[in-house]
Amino acid sequence: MEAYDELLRWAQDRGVVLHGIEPRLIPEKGVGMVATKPLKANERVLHVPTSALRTLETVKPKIKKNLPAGSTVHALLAADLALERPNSKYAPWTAIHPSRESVSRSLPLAWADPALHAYLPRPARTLLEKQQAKFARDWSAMQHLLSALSSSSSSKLKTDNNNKVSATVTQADFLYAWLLVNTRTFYHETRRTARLSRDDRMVLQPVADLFNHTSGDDSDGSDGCEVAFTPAGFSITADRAYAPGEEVCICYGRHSDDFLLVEYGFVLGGGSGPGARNRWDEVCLDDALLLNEGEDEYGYFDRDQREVLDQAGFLGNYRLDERAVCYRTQVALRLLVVGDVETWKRLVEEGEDGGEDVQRAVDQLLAKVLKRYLVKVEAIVEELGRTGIGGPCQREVLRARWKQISHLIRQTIERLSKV
Ligand SMILES: C[S@@+](CC[C@H](N)C(=O)[O-])C[C@H]1O[C@@H](n2cnc3c(N)ncnc32)[C@H](O)[C@@H]1O
Repeated sequence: MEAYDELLRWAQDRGVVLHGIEPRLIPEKGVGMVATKPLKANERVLHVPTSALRTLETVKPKIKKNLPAGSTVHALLAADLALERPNSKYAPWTAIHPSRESVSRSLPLAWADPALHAYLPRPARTLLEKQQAKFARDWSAMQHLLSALSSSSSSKLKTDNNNKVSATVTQADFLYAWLLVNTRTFYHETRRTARLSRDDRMVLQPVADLFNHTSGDDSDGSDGCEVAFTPAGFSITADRAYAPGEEVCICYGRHSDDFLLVEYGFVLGGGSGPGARNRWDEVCLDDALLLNEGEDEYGYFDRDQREVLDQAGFLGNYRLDERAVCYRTQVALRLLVVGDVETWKRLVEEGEDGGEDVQRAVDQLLAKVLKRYLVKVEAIVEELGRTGIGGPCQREVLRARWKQISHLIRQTIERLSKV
């Protein structure tokens, strides 16, 4: 634990106050925060003063000046990290970061074999494509910065043993820094960041970035510890009582496991025990309802029905969670049940469900759709057990994800059989 002791001393020097918690290794999560004494609900467990934050303002002027105008905060922070000297003032903090190997093993953007991306569920693939585009743009900004630095002889951003300037950052170096920023930043709204896009209002918080994620608890409705920001800094407050030895988590947001997998490199339902279930998880049904199937070219809807759905704003983005199937799915399935487009439009406009018989037929059709999709989902689980693509951890996390999907679908089929 030497590195953690060193980090705590370093944090204390910067005014970071930990109360009743400390970092510890947690199986399958890297480091996390654990209660060292009984904690009461609403007790403040961490305070990080504004002076200890790494924001757009703390990025080295040389980096700010040479990154192209309009570069994202994400790019600025990642460039700052990638160009950091090993003996920088942040060294005790960077020393506890997950290794490059563990980052590239867990985060799909860095997976060595992109062939495995084809096994991501559709929402995860869509998110990954957005991430790839963001990274490509930020990497191109970084290359601009590197060429500006190498042509400026006075650059002292990074010096080697002979004190020679070296601003060499490979794409892999930058990807590592970029993913550290992606997985460790907090939402930070200030007068300055309020002008930026929401997902670029980022701040790095040494020590606070050691909290792992929980989706909270249904029994008391808690959402993990509360994270609050004032001009004085960030404070994290216990959402409930904790016993010594218990992990203390925050909630990164009400995210599905597809989102957690792409943005953070894990799925919640993968393990067992408290906090393993993701109460915000959901399954996308677009592949179940809309995918071309060969014999029925347009999935369940023919070309005209797709057009009707599209015009009414109900084509795609169909979801289910452990409580219900979404309204969009219900509306779309009603078109198949009712048949007549005008009757369906009237129901949609008036927010009517068409009565008990229609609802029963919708439920029966949904059960049929889900049973058919379940066969596909289970084939993917099975294939992931057989294939040699990618590494075992990556296949395992994908398998865990598809098993969750299978579980949620089964649960829904069972619920529908009881109505
Ligand atoms: C903000 S950091 C939290 C500290 C991190 N565990 C560490 O070792 O530095 C976010 C990363 O922690 C891991 N993580 C957070 N919550 C997790 C959870 N509930 N299960 C598994 N891994 C988790 C993921 O690797 C994620 O990208």
